[in-house]
Amino acid sequence: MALEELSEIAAARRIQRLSSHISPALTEPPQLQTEACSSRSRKLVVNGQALSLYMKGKHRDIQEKVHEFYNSRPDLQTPLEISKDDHRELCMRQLYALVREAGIRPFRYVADDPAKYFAIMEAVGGVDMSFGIKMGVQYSLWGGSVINLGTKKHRDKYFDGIDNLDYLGCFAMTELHHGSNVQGLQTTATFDPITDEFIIDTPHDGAIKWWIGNAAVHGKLATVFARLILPTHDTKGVSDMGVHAFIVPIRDMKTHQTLPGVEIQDCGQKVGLNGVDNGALRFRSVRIPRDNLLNRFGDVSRDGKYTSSLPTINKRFGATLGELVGGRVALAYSSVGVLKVSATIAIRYSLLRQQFGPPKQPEVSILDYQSQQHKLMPMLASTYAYHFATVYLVEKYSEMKKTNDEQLVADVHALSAGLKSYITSYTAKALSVCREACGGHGYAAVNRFGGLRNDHDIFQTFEGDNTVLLQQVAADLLKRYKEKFQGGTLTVTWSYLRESMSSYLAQPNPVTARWEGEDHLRDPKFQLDAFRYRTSRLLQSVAMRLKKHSKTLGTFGAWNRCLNHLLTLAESHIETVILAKFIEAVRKCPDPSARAGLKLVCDLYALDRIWNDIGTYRNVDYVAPNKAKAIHKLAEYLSFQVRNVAKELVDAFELPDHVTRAPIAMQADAYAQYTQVVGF
Ligand SMILES: Cc1cc2nc3c(=O)[nH]c(=O)nc-3n(C[C@H](O)[C@H](O)[C@H](O)COP(=O)(O)OP(=O)(O)OC[C@H]3O[C@@H](n4cnc5c(N)ncnc54)[C@H](O)[C@@H]3O)c2cc1C
Repeated sequence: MALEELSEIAAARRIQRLSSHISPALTEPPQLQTEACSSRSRKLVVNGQALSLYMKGKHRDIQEKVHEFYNSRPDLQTPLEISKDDHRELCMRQLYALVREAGIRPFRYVADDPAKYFAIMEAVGGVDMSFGIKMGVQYSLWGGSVINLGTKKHRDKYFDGIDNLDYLGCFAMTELHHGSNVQGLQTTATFDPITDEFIIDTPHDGAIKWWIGNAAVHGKLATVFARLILPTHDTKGVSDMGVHAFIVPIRDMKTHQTLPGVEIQDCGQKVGLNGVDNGALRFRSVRIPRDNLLNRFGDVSRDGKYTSSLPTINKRFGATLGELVGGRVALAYSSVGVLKVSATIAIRYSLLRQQFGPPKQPEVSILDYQSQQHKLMPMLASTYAYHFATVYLVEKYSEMKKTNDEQLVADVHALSAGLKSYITSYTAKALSVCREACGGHGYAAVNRFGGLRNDHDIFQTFEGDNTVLLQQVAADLLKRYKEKFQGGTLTVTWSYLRESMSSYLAQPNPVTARWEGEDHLRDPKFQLDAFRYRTSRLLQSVAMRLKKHSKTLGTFGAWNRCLNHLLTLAESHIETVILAKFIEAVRKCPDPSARAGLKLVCDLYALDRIWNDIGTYRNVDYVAPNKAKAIHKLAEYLSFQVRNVAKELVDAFELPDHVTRAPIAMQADAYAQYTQVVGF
């Protein structure tokens, strides 16, 4: 790249950065921007009602029912200041009320209608995120493990008690020494053929089950993940069959006393989610009947023989963990819900708030500043992008649950890992941006960013650490890449690699690399090609690097040497899938005015991402300097256009004031409501 080309990009970046630091009064007044842009197009009109109708999931009714129920019950609303212990009790009461008073029974949907279950979870999380997670522990984790890893006998015995909350339970996988590395778990379940029981043991303190939701106070039973140890008649005396799941009672059903051999401690105050009672469990020779092995993927007979339809420990382990992807789908979906709330608060307030203005003229709304648009408009576009991506994920997950199709299982596994990590990482950062975008008032707890940020932060870690999950996406891509060259098939989400790989192998076209017209840059084909090109290139190059390094470093060392490259690949792929789904959603939108609004945010999402990674495109001359500049200018202009319809776009999320709850974001008399809250 020529030096002057590089400096042009750097200058553009500098201007972009500087514009957020210099006094707003010195920047170009908003009306000038309007004039500058008016020659390009008229102001877009978005039919908000048609857009919200299109966005509305088929389970919107049950979400409204949840919100209305808790809105009518001040005794079930979480106050701003509450102790850990009171919060835990309140969350428990919130959950009992959902099931026993509002008559909503989420458990039956876990298997039969997952889309409805995820919709309930999002709505419940909107009441209090601790409540959402408490519900998730009970139904997706504890309940899900029983119905997905167990067989009919377990379903018959436990379903009703889990559903009606008589059997409050835990999902006890993580240990003090092992979280992400589940295969390294140390808790043991040794079969005793004389009594026909398993003996559950914590062999050392590193194997204490840690962070277990529902364990500190409310849980009566737990699905405990432990190594299955069988006696053998050889010299070794025992055989380790790998990690399996067992139902272990931890407290007495009637007295709620901790059972003999079980020791429970409280994990204590957390950074957020203090309504969830996370605890630690230690087992000393706790005996459970053989029937308590969740035996869908592996069983032990009365005489101690092991049987399984799956041939290896690795396959059984994969199948066991594969059944747990529902939790990741729930987190990705709920994270978009948090992002919607947060972006809505920040944007509604930014429309209301006025600071500075041209001399002798009224002050302007802070959303008229280019810097504020830069902070919030790509975020609004991303929220729409993630909405459609997670709707797609839920559809695929539901289909997978019905069909058990092998390819779909693999596809959903990688997609849920990728979307969970990509979206939760984005939302975690966005929450800080929103706080800062609302200035001092964003720091008041009542305006919610602090609470949302603290509660949501751990979404990046539980149900699989994001960095670890992205590696699963990269590994999956590499596997498919290898299969492609061996003539294998590619599943729907990955099929683009077939076409783009051949175009990658050709040099970028020097003519199209210079095209800079708005029509071209807003053409979905250009955008998708650019995303796909980047992913294909990353895939091809990392595959070569891994091959090279594995000769000297071995597989593990080579993987680590290329780790950042692999993570970039995974993120690039997920961004590509998100864009493809967004483009499809725009195309399918029946109302022309709503479609135009969606097309605008879709273009902003695509161009903002390309600009963020412009160095990569420039390095290989996929984009010439003039085109890079045009992309930057257009992304800024689109942010400005989105600002003009920002109200309609956030209104289409249909988040009423009793859901957003931040006084600064109320749709009427926000300042008055805010002053009232502090006592005026
Ligand atoms: C509030 C809360 C609730 C929870 N609830 C439950 C529950 O109900 N049941 C349950 O079983 N567990 C639960 N957990 C545990 C949770 O699932 C684990 O914390 C999570 O799986 C991450 O494991 P870890 O904490 O051991 O992190 P680690 O694996 O130790 O990760 C620490 C850091 O190391 C990095 N790292 C680790 N491995 C790699 C690698 N291969 N490559 C690159 N980087 C790596 C990670 O990216 C991370 O930055 C909960 C945790 C919390 C905090």
